[in-house]
Amino acid sequence: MSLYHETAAIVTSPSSHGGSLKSRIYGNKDLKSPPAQVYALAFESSKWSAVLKEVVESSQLLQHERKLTPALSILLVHDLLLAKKGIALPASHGLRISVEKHKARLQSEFTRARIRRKCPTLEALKAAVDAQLGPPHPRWIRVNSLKSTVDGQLDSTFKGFEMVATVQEVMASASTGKKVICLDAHIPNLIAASPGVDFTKTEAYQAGAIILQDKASCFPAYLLDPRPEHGDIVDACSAPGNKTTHLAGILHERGFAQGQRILAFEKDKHRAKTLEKMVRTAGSEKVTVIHPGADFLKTDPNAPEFRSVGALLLDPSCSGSGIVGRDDTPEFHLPSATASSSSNSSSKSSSKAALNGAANAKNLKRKRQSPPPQTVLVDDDGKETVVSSEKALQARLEALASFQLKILLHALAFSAATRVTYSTCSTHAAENEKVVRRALRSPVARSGGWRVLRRDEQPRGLREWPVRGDPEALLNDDDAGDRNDCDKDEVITEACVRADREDGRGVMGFFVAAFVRDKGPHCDGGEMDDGDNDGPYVRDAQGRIVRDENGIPTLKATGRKAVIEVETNGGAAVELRFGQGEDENGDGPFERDAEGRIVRDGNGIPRLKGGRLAVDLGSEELNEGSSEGEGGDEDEWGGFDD
Ligand SMILES: C[S@@+](CC[C@H](N)C(=O)[O-])C[C@H]1O[C@@H](n2cnc3c(N)ncnc32)[C@H](O)[C@@H]1O
Repeated sequence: MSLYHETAAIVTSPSSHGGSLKSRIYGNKDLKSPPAQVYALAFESSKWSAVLKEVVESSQLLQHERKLTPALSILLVHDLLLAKKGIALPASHGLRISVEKHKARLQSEFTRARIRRKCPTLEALKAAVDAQLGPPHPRWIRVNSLKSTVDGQLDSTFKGFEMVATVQEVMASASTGKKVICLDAHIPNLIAASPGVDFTKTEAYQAGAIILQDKASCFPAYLLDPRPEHGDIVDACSAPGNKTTHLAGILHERGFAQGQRILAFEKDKHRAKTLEKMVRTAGSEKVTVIHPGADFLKTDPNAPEFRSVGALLLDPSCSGSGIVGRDDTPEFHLPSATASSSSNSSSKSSSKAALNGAANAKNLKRKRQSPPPQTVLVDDDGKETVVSSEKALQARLEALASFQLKILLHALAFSAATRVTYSTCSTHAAENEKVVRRALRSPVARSGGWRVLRRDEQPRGLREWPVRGDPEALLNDDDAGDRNDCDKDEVITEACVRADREDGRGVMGFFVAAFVRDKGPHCDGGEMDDGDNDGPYVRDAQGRIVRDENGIPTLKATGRKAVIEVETNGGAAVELRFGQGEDENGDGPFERDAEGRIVRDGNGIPRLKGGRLAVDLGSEELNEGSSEGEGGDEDEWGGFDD
């Protein structure tokens, strides 16, 4: 079968059968033609098909050439009019002859289609056709600080590129053909270069000095902000390794602490090989311990080997709905085999009319027989799931969200950790803001003293990044529940960082949020864990908190009952039982400064509202008002579904 027949079969098969255009072509083992050639022809012809449909119909090609199918006519006319080398068939081939003999007529109909679109030149028409695809994305290049510097790269790889001030100018260079770059304003060591420039053949790329990584995908490691004092850093879902190597680059610039390592987990053995290769190429193999084929969920957060894990980056599998290039193939418009030259006169009035032109009887019949519309969800790690209804889509998202929540809560259980980032390349709130809030409301987060890293606390670039969480996402959510000042919806929304692939900033769709816990009383009023990592209270042999007949636990540190004793103005101590600390503002019993931080005296003792000092504070449960949920155990949270 010729290139044209094989491509025609692909562009006319329902896109729901087999995923994206790329995966359908590259995954088709029966293809005789080179997949790259089939893909280029399918993509380019689809892009031009609205114009070519007009040309084929106006020239009445299908009426003259009965053996041509509508799909073949578009593919052949595309190559005849637009491909540098014309139709890729021998000159004597019947298909080629059947189209070439109408060349003059086709050419003049093509010119008319261009003029109808008010494009003075072919170049202008090409730009208009490209514009249908949306703004071209820049090439994002992260300079790997383990191997190079931005200055070094400007003098080598980017020599000859013109420096411009904004990403928008870089994107605009697609239509001028100029090679330009700009230094990113938010992420250090990141460069945006003209769309379409291929860096994979450069020495810098092959040596690991530069890494092709979308700007948004650089957010998590930058937001995690790993430091020497964090000890070991876990990358829980690592392959192919963009973020693992980014973590290494950041720590290299800051100086690794003695013995500090990056622990990279990857469940899929095959993908772990790609990770190993990337880590080696980036020059970070000495500081990275790869766990190939290891399921992060099976790790024991309290195991001695993880005692010094201070920060974790979580970038779990997701629906991948934010990835650029997925489902971006333009629709393939088929010409009508019965359209007459005169019946086309109405469609000549606008390109839109051509897009929406009446389908022929064959098309109508096919439509009537076609199965209900389906969507193929292709996870970011390549797994495909066919969903044929809105209900099925919601069910799939809920399953992903359950897995994402489970893995996030697992990370929050690492006893020495004080910082965790959670990210997806999904645009769905179910996988993003909702997972963050469900995590914040979990016993694990509450007993552990976790809260979101507020926008004002984030590294400068992300503090200034304008695209934040979706405020609608948390409205009418079943998980609304109770709240304290650390997880108010407005605070969560502002803390969440989003990237929108269609807003002209040249990034992929992405989401990230960070969780932190501070030393000292938490939002729930609890103290950080002590040396045993099992909280501040005396526990029995089964690990349950020991309480008196009133349900009041005893503090390990003092051996005294964990009550709040407050100094009243009169000097007499007053006892405050658990759950009595909340006030009408719902932000706990302590005085707070303008930034919402708890005000303390010189000894770190928090000040109660009204100016009194809170002494012997040790309540994990100030805001809980009951003895339930003390364990913060995952089993109690339940409902997980991987
Ligand atoms: C979104 S990709 C990670 C991309 C990677 N962080 C990067 O920036 O290059 C998710 C990865 O997590 C892996 N994964 C999923 N569940 C896992 C688990 N329980 N433990 C370890 N890896 C897991 C998948 O195999 C996949 O390679």
